Amino acid sequence: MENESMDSLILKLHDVNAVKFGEYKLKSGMLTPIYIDLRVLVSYPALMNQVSSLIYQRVQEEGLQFDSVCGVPYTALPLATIICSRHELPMLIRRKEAKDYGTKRLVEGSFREGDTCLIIEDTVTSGSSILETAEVLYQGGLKVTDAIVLMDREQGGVEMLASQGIKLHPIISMFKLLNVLLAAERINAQTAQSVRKFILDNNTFSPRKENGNGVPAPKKQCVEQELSYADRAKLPNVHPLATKLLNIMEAKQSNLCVSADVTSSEELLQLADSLGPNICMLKTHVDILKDYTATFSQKLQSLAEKHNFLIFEDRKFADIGNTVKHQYEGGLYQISSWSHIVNAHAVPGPGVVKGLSAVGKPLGRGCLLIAQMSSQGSLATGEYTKAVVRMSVHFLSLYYITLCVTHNLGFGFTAVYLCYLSLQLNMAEEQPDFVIGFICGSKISKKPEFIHMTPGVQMQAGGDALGQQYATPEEVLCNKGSDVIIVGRGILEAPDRLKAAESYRKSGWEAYTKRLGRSGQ
Ligand SMILES: O=c1ccn([C@@H]2O[C@H](COP(=O)(O)O)[C@@H](O)[C@H]2O)c(=O)[nH]1
Repeated sequence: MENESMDSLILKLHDVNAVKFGEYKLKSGMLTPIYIDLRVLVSYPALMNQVSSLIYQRVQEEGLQFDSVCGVPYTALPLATIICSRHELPMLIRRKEAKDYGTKRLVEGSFREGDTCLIIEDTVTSGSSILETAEVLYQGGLKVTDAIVLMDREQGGVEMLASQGIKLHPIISMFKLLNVLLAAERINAQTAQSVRKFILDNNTFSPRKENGNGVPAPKKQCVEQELSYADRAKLPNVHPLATKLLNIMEAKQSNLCVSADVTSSEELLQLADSLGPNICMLKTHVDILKDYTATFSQKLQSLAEKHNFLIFEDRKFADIGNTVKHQYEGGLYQISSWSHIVNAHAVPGPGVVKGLSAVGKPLGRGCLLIAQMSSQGSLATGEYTKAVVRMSVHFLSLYYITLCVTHNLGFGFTAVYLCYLSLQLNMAEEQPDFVIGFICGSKISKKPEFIHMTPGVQMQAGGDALGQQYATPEEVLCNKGSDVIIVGRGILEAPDRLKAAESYRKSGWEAYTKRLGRSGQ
């Protein structure tokens, strides 16, 4: 379905009060801040027809094969009836209770043993209603392989039904609904965020902890238990910008940085506005814009404030301190005036950070050192990567000393650090509080103060024709222990960028929660 018509349907559902915000009880007894009440549809025939057409369209798109259709009673019953009547499909009715007279059947309609029945449902939370209907159909000798649902609350229904051999095809997802209502100013950012948090915190599906033979399933390989983003934000010696980023990530449940590699300012601003609610950071290559103006950077800053994300100009500074100072502050782009974060190669030595810091530190900016690259054959590996980490640890140590001295705290610690620096590193002149982390493929420093950001991420591992190499969000965040995924073409080249961004956000957050061991699964 076209994005526009999906958006207009969501707004119509909101108009007729089929989407309610407040405190409601679900079938399971769980209290929810959002309630989808599609029972009201029967009073709006045009909307009823629109929804039915949409469901049938999805059936065709998926190429589903079946002998009959059954709507889950009661709300989906009229939907199934309209579809079956309009397209002359055989329909079955599942009774909630058997009659105590006549045929006493639980499934009404004609069918043969072994026939396949397609289930239609209005809203799914855990998937239990669909499963109940499927179980009644199984008792009658029918098979169920697929189900279609208009509204998926994204609380584990897809996974639960998949574990029972039923593929669920959702049409509208909860996160899509929230994004459309937010963009249309039907709800505010706080409401959207609290509903998102509720949905993510209340996944109803727990896969069996064992395989069919009672043997425990192998544990997914993840890095060791560690601090959450929120806990790391509270550490005493974290750079304020890293604190801000970690807090944004926790609040928006997003570790997604979109790489906005487009060549027109208008398109970039449009991306920032539409994907803003889903991301913690927007990465730019300002020098690929064909029409950069100072107004563009002002508008980008306003959008970063509006949607609460940081801007990262991927400038990859790599010259002597004096030159990078000019490149960062001046020229056409005046990067330091609008970008919260920049990055630098460590090849020139500490001078590059010192030069950048002279400009960025007074403005509260931060810098990521490029310790590894995602491209095939990169030379930033092994000893080079370790040297970059050592350089960053040095900068962090200096920051810690500054904190101790300025707050007149822990003089003993300060002395020990000073000795360590002068003996081991002998670079005590550098500016301290500027390096906030790394561009890397995996976690390369155990210091929780540092942010690890990884480019080369797509839903499927692979690469492009020019040497880019991709790993999945799960691999990067859960197995490799990085903090932020940077995704460019995985989103930019998707037919629906917003939908793609949302699914990267969701995968990224799930991989992170799995790593922390606090997932509902
Ligand atoms: O090692 C690196 C460092 C930076 N990048 C940048 O990230 C994006 C990736 O874009 P995709 O479309 O997702 O491949 C791009 O801006 C690169 O310049 C990187 O890929 N690898």
